Amino acid sequence: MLGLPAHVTACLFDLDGVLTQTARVHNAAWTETFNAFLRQRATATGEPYRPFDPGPDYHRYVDGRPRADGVRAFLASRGIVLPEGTPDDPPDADTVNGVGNRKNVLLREQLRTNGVDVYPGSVRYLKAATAAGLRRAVVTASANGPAVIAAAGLEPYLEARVDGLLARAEGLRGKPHPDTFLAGAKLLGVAPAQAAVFEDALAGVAAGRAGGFGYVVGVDRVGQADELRAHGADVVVTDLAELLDREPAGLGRESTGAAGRSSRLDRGPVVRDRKPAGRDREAGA
Ligand SMILES: O=P(O)(O)OC[C@H]1O[C@@H](O)[C@H](O)[C@@H](O)[C@@H]1O
Repeated sequence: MLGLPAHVTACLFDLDGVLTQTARVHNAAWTETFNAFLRQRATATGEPYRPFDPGPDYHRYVDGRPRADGVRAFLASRGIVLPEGTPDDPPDADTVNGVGNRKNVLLREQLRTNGVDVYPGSVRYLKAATAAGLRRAVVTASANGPAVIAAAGLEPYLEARVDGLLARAEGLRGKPHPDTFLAGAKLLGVAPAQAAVFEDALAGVAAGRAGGFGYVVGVDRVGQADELRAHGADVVVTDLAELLDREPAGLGRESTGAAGRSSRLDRGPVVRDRKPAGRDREAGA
């Protein structure tokens, strides 16, 4: 059903980059924050200034992860260790949390000024999943998740939400750990094997794989289909609407002329099933 294997009865959607076009807003805020930090540090230490790369640096170290985890992981990649601080550190504190809070000021400004754009194909998919009786939850690392969901008008289609605030309150580890997706499945009352994970982040598809979920859909918004597959996606699409007209997953066929393909990302064959070693896939229904 809806391009998913027959055993899937629930959908766990990531938010930023899957349902809403906010991954790029996060990325821009991180780029500005890290570059200001790195510039200042270069001046102080006399070391060369090497800016944050919104391509590989964002996707490897920051995308999909909780705010503080992203700061820590990126700075570690540059050999920089800051004191942890606490979540209520002021935005000018040179701590992991302070740097994260600087980015949050920029992000909120952007969201306030420009609002939130959805992906029309994702809204179509959400509506179809609702009509088909699939259970639906959103699972995001973002503490701004509730505001983004509300601004996007997606509340009516989502039965449960796991966000950065809940994760912190309950001590859930962020993606690539599977904890938040497992919490989403639990809220919907389904076993992980019955749930499909929809993710655009490398850390997110890895979390889907680590949690033993029934199907992992990689959503490729930036041309990283191979990396999504390598990190755990069973199938990669560039837009969720591609799944709407597909035969049930698990037939092992390739499809190229997918409906609703994003013209921005039109790069030839975009939907490929992957048969992961050691994973038993149903033949569809
Ligand atoms: O800073 P927030 O809003 O809590 O978001 C945490 C993370 O949320 C994820 O959804 C984004 O991919 C990351 O870029 C972001 O850092």
